Amino acid sequence: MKISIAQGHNPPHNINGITVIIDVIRAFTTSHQAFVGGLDHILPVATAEEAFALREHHPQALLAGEVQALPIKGFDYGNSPWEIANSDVTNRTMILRTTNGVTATLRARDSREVLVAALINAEATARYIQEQAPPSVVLVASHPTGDEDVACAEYIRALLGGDGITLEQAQERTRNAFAARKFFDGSHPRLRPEDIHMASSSAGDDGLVMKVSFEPLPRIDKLA
Ligand SMILES: O=C(O)[C@H](CS(=O)(=O)O)OP(=O)(O)O
Ligand SMILES: [Mg+2]
Repeated sequence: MKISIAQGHNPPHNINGITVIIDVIRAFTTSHQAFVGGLDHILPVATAEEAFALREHHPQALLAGEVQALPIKGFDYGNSPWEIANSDVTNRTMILRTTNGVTATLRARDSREVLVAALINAEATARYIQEQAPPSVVLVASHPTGDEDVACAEYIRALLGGDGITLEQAQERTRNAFAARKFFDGSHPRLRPEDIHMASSSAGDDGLVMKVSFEPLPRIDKLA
């Protein structure tokens, strides 16, 4: 199994392999928390305008996400795992807009299979990849310059038997990441330290694998 790490919003072609889009702060930590809370599925979109337009067709859908990390006016939630953990999303659909993880996911079509991951479900994701035994795995750290997603990629690579780091090292790099700072400086009431606590946590064996499909619309489902 060839394992490579890429970074940014434009995943490389991986037509015969599994591509994992990683977003620790916070998109796929938020997504995982939603599935833990009973969410049915996620519809990722590129812009807030697309989210509002899609809700016309899915009037019961919840809108979640951010622009420049801040909640979007008219959305139900920010891109906040803490807000989701403190809400009832049972059996709902979530339309999600975020800067890095969602953007990269929407551009990852040239792969046999696309997964989304964060530290919270790194072990479950690695276990699934080992079971599928693809010829190649591309781990995409979606933040173009941040360290948190690269650390998660290096941890998953280690879990797959390659070079990498420990969970504790990945957790430390997440807490110390540049993107984490704004959650501790009181810059905005809805940028809470709890989000980073959740982003640097691991569900271990209880993690959920999150898989992307693209037809008829991009959507993220948890694997049973
Ligand atoms: O909402 C977030 O935390 C981030 C924006 S930033 O990297 O913190 O500025 O968006 P995401 O797409 O979840 O990386
Ligand atoms: Mg991020």
